[in-house]
Amino acid sequence: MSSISPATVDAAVRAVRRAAIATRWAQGRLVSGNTLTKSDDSPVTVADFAAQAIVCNTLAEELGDVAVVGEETPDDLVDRPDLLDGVASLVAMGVGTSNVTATDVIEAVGRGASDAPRDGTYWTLDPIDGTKGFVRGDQYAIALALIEGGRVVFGVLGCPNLPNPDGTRGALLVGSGEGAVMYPLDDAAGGDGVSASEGRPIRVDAAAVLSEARFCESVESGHSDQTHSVAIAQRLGITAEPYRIDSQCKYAAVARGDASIYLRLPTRADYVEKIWDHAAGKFVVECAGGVVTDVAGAPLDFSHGKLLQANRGVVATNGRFHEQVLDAVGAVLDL
Ligand SMILES: Nc1ncnc2c1ncn2[C@@H]1O[C@H](COP(=O)(O)O)[C@@H](OP(=O)(O)O)[C@H]1O
Ligand SMILES: [Mg+2]
Ligand SMILES: [Mg+2]
Ligand SMILES: [Mg+2]
Repeated sequence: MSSISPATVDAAVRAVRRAAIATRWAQGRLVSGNTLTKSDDSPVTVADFAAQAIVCNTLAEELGDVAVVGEETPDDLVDRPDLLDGVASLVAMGVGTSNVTATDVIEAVGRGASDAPRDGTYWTLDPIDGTKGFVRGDQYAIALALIEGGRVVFGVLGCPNLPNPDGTRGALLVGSGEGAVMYPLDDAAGGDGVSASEGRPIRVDAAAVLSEARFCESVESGHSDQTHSVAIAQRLGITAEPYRIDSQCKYAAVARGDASIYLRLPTRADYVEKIWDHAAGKFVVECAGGVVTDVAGAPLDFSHGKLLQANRGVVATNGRFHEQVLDAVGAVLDL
C-alpha cells in the first residue's frame, strides 16, 4: 500500500471539515430555489454544489492540480443565477473569503468533473452523500477518497450530525494504511487541518455472535430493500431493530462500532452503484478492522471508472461473521 503524505492527509481533512461546517450551517436554512431535481430525478441543493467547490478549491490550493471525480457537474448550474448566488455565499463562508463570483463557482465545481481513468490516480468526492437526508434535516456525509490504480488508498468521511456517545454531534473519520482515526468535527483549538486536534483510533465492534449484532441500512426504501433486510436479520437471529440512517454515516457507524453490519440490498436489477457513494466509507471500515463486499461476497471493484460495474449492493460487517451474513443474504435474495 502506498503511504499517504501528511500534507495530503491534512489537505483532505481540511477540505472535508470546511465543507462539513458550511453545509451544516446551510441545513435547515434552505429556501425555495435552493434545490433542484437533476435529470435522473434525484435532488441536489446549493449545499451539494458548495461542498464540491470548497473541497476542490482546498485540494487545489494545497496539493496543486489534482484530478477529482465528483458527483456534481457545473452544467446543472448554468443559467441558474438564483442557485449560483446561494452557492457563492456558502463557498465564501466555507473558505473564509468575501468575494466569490458565479464564474468562480462554475470553475470550482468544474474542478470536480475529471474522468476516472482505469489505472489513474484521482480523488473521488460525494460532496453531500444522502442529499435526501440532508433536506429532511437528518444525516448526511461528505465523502472524499483517493483511488490509485483501481484501489482505494485513503478515505475521509465528514459526518456533521452523527450523534456521539457523549451527547455531542459530528465526527470526522479518516482511514489510512495506518488504521482508522476519528476527530471531532469542531476542533477545540480552532484549526481545521488534521494536526490541530488529537485523533482517537476507532475499531469495529467486538460482537462475536449474531444475536448481539445490530444492522444498519438506508432510510430510503428506494435505495435499499428493507423487506429483504428484515428477512435476513430474522434468519440470522438478530433481534435489535434496524438502525436506519442516511448516507455513508452507515459505514461510519460500522467503523466505530455503533452497528455491526451494513446491508445495502439492490432494489432494481439495473441500478449500478457509484464510486463516490462507497470509496471513502468502505476504506474507513476496512481500516477499522471490518470487511466489505458486495451481496455476492465479491470485493468492491474500483477499477471500472465511475461505476461499481462488477458489483451489486453492499455488505459490510465487523468481520467476525461476514460469511454467515453473506450466506443469509444469498439465501434470501436467491443468489
Ligand atoms: N436505486 C438506488 N439504489 C441504491 N442507491 C441509490 C439509488 N438511487 C440513488 N442511490 C444513491 O443513494 C445515495 C444515498 O444513499 P443512502 O440512501 O444510503 O443515504 C445517493 O447519494 P446522494 O445522496 O449523494 O445522491 C444515490 O447516489
Ligand atoms: Mg446525488
Ligand atoms: Mg451519494
Ligand atoms: Mg451526493
